[in-house]
Amino acid sequence: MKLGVIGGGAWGTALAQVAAAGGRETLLWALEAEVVAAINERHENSLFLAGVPLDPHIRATSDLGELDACDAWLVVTPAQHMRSVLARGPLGDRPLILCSKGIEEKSGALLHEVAREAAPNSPIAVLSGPTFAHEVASGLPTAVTLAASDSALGEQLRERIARPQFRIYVTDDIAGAEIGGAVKNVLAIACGIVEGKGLGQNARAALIGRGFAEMTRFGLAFGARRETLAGLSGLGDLVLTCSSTSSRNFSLGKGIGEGRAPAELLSDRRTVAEGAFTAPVLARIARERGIDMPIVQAVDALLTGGASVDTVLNEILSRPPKAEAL
Ligand SMILES: NC(=O)C1=CN([C@@H]2O[C@H](COP(=O)(O)OP(=O)(O)OC[C@H]3O[C@@H](n4cnc5c(N)ncnc54)[C@H](O)[C@@H]3O)[C@@H](O)[C@H]2O)C=CC1
Ligand SMILES: O=C(CO)COP(=O)(O)O
Repeated sequence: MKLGVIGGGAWGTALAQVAAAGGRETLLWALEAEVVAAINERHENSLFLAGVPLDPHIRATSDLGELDACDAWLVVTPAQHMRSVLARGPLGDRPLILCSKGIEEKSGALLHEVAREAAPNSPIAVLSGPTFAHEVASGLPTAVTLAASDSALGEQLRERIARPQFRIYVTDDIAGAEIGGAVKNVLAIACGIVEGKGLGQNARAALIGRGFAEMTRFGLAFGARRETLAGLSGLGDLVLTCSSTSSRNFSLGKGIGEGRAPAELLSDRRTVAEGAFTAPVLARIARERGIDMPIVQAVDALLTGGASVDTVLNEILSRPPKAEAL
């Protein structure tokens, strides 16, 4: 199975590295001409994944039409651009493996719903888990969830993509895999704020625990299964991104906690911190559906409502006591 990768950011490039392992030709579509040139000429993505030597079996292109030669696509654009990029591609009926993490802001759709509308004839799978791109691209081990409603497709993709260092667990819970990855980015911003504000390790762990309760409430309301939310794509990725400045979302939160303005931090960056786009739409859906998500609402208030960290913190800490159950 020849794999194409749509998106030449850090994660698309790392996935191309996995796909090319063992000498398998892999085609990567990138938006930026300089990324295409750097990969083809120097086997490096100096813009988004500098310092990692890439497999020479990866070839980059800026022509989406060339991806017609591939049997399946790993789709790795930022969540808000997935619909428009897919609309420009030669879709056909090839499987799409969605690897981005987010919710479409305008429509409130999960990414498999976006892909289903954009590519009605393509079977859809989702790949998600604790995967900092630079570690995966360097061959360090991790494990991920691959969700496909067609179990034969899930197995076929697992066989094609898995490596000893890239262990794949298969499920049919697409919504569960997507919701974990989308919600954890918002919670990572909150944990970064705790770090930047110097609130301590206890506060961060408490936030991970209560954040996971929010993720679970939201997931269950959308048909996700508890074991998926508690697995690699949910809790696994939540713990990773809430613990390290290697996470762009955590770093964004840290800057906010240190007193910098969210708009200034966001305008400075070339890389994507998906949580900043997911927070408003997630908060909106939670309000509409009556799902209690105080941490997500707090992040949204900071990012889009202009609230101060102290005000938001005060509100969170003065909530009435409640039972620990969901
Ligand atoms: N970096 C990581 O470690 C991981 C990232 N992801 C997810 O993968 C997705 C892509 O993130 P990264 O590869 O990290 O990106 P990145 O932050 O490294 O690079 C930004 C990407 O956005 C693209 N972009 C900017 N404007 C665009 C437009 N108008 N249309 C289409 N694309 C545009 C750029 O071409 C580039 O590929 C995100 O949803 C992210 O949450 C998932 C797992 C790990
Ligand atoms: O999703 C990721 C790791 O699994 C990457 O997290 P950030 O987007 O916060 O860097």
